[in-house]
Amino acid sequence: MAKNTKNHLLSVAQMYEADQRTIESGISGIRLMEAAGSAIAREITTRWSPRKTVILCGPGNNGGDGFVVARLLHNKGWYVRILLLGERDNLKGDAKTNADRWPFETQPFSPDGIKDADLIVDAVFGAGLVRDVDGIVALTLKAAQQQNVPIIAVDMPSGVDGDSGQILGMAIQADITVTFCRAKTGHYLLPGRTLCGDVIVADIGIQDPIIEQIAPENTKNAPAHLFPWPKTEGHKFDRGHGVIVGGQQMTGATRLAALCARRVGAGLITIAARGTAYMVYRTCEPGNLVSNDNLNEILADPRKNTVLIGPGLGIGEGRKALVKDLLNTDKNLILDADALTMLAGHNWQNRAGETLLTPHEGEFKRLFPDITGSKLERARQAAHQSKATVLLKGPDTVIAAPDGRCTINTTGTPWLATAGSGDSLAGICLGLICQGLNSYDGACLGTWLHGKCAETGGVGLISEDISTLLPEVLKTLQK
Ligand SMILES: NC(=O)C1=CN([C@@H]2O[C@H](COP(=O)(O)OP(=O)(O)OC[C@H]3O[C@@H](n4cnc5c(N)ncnc54)[C@H](OP(=O)(O)O)[C@@H]3O)[C@@H](O)[C@H]2O)[C@@H](O)CC1
Ligand SMILES: Nc1ncnc2c1ncn2[C@@H]1O[C@H](COP(=O)(O)OP(=O)(O)O)[C@@H](O)[C@H]1O
Ligand SMILES: [K+]
Repeated sequence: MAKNTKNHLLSVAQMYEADQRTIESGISGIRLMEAAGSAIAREITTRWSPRKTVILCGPGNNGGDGFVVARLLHNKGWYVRILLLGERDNLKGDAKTNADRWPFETQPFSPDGIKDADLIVDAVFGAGLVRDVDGIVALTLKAAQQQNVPIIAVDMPSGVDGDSGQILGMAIQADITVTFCRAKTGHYLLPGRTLCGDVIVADIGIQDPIIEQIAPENTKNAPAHLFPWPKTEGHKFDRGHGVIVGGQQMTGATRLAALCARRVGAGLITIAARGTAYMVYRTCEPGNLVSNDNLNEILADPRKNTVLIGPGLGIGEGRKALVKDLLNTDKNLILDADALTMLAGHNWQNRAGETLLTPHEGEFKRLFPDITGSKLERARQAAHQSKATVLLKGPDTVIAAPDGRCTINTTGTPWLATAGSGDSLAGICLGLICQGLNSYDGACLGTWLHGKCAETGGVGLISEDISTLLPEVLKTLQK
């Protein structure tokens, strides 16, 4: 059966490979470029009425797409001017063919060339951006931005790296970005995601089997189908028994996590607590189980399959030893917050149970100080090194598996940047993993649900709302 590859994200190299394989299969490059230009013209004409349009064409095939757009809009009666970077005589291949089909003059790049534009098409650089944008290109892009009219980016907003989403020198802010075949990772990693505006993925005739052969390792996070619906005949022990090592002072973190774990369907949640915190947990949410037994004794019950440690934990030698002991058990483990901080320099080994690490950027730097690169590549390397699933948090959360798979999450709102939100996420993951999801699926679904709660809650969201919003979000999932 054909695989669903719609949520796969391509790297720039994989996009070139897909183009190449398609051309080898008998669809010419010029046909692909025509399809690309048509898709852009279509997106423009369905959104805007005819108006003075300036198309900024670069020296490569991104510029070639721009020439196609110019011709198609002109044929529909639009007033179109082209500013071309470099000499027309220097264009090559499909870009030259399409420039030859444009019977009018082009003008050189200059800020003045933008002045009467009511709509701008950015066809300067796409996949072929290789160095910082500067000089006359930067000045012209800046003038385009200041014109304050709709900007449509071809493939990528010029200046954004298609793999990392990082800005090379400077980049333009688009209203919409039309890309081809599949989105690239740079469309969803920040700051690229913001600079793209709305991302539209157009079909230009590259067939699904070609994407299957390339087998991209990156996806856009779309895990709703993984939700473990309770079975008709099920009882609570079928739905997993999670354990949270309760914080001594920051008891709120543990309580938030426990509520979220139960809301996503965990059968039972036990909070392991000591000292005065034990009484706090005993007198709060009545659905939590609370134990002050030794952790080893608590975990002796094999039904207690998954442990979350970190939220509200604090730092100390005893707690560090506890974390290390847990790593030596066969329980599924979710390590968050202070538990991660205490593992800086750890010599990671394969574990019997599932392992999920949920660092934010600060914790990640402490845990993996030598790992550099794009957010995606850092998460991937960390997962490889730690032999664990790594959930690297932020507005563009990345989840990486030790086998090289990565997903970029796109749900959520900035209202999630609030104390206790990460604890809630860890709790959601606990609830899912204790029900039998592996750590990668649990992290993908947990992150997606957490973001959906924020979208559903809207403005004014605080972390206490997340567990309350979960039922509303779960109702939207199809069984
Ligand atoms: N069949 C296909 O392949 C299809 C491809 N399609 C389209 O092709 C696009 C990729 O085309 P591409 O490979 O020609 O790269 P592109 O983005 O035009 O840039 C290369 C040029 O820019 C230059 N340059 C780079 N950085 C620079 C800088 N900072 N400052 C100044 N110059 C800079 C670079 O110069 P060089 O490094 O060679 O000196 C080179 O001249 C892709 O995004 C999509 O839109 C679609 O039509 C679908 C079918
Ligand atoms: N600007 C943002 N947009 C969307 N999500 C965000 C943003 N900032 C943070 N988040 C999410 O909010 C959560 C914050 O977690 P964390 O930093 O551990 O906070 P805490 O420990 O205070 O709960 C993470 O899931 C993160 O991905
Ligand atoms: K572009």
